[in-house]
Amino acid sequence: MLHFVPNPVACWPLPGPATPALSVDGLCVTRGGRQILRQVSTAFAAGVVTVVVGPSGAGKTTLLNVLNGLVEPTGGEVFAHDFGAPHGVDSLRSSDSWAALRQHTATIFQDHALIGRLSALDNVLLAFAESRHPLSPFPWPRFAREAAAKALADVGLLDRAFDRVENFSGGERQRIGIARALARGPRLLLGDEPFSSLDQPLARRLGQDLRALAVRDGVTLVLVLHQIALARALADRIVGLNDGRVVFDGPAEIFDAEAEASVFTSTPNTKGS
Ligand SMILES: Nc1ncnc2c1ncn2[C@@H]1O[C@H](COP(=O)(O)OP(=O)(O)OP(=O)(O)O)[C@@H](O)[C@H]1O
Repeated sequence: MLHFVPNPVACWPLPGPATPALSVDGLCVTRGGRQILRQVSTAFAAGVVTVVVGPSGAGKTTLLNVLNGLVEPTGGEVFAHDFGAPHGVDSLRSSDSWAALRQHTATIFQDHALIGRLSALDNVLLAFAESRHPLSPFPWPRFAREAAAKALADVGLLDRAFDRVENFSGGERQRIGIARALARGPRLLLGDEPFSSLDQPLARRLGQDLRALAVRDGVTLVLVLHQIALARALADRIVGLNDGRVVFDGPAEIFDAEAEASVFTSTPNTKGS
């Protein structure tokens, strides 16, 4: 299902000169006889912040989980254009292709996905689990320790690096989850409600930090957000889902009240580019 395309193909209108890093075409996901994603086609560009919005149950998390390989589509295709994999057409449908994409991908999960009895630092270090067995008695490599410490500093928690995660608040845990996602310097960063446990000013500040990182380092950033004001503030591009269909796909500037209503109404009504 995953296709590496050596030359970027502009298959969907993206802001400015952007070309897609990742795109999906006619994506369908069916679970238990129910269609969760219906013919979803869109694209995500490097250095561009795409925010996915929509009512509860619209399929936002499912779309994100297709992009990080956790959910296998029942139909349609996923194309990776810009992850340095020199794959030919023959290898495009292999699990190796997904593994190559995953090497460059990090996800900030809604439930944080942390281990409570481990310290904040050890949780962030799990981002480097392939470089050392988590139960190994030997220290983590220096590059991993430095990257993990920097990521904790970036979210303002370096002074609590050795505290157990079970002693942190929900918002602090969310920041540790963000640090773990950032530690490896991903080229595709996916966030499923990454700021839901944070107060508004902190959500906005961390959101702007992620946005600055995406623009500076050319990271493909895809966020699922419930807070529409925050979505407008952070997004270059908004993808609106309703009942598994794309009902809005366009620049954040044209996501006006009418467009918002079309996404959150029960009768999908396509608008945008
Ligand atoms: N494995 C599954 N089996 C059956 N139904 C599923 C499965 N996973 C998700 N669903 C259903 O698919 C629909 C979309 O789920 P999804 O989590 O993608 O929506 P969402 O837009 O992220 O919702 P929310 O904003 O509430 O998190 C929901 O109705 C959910 O119950």
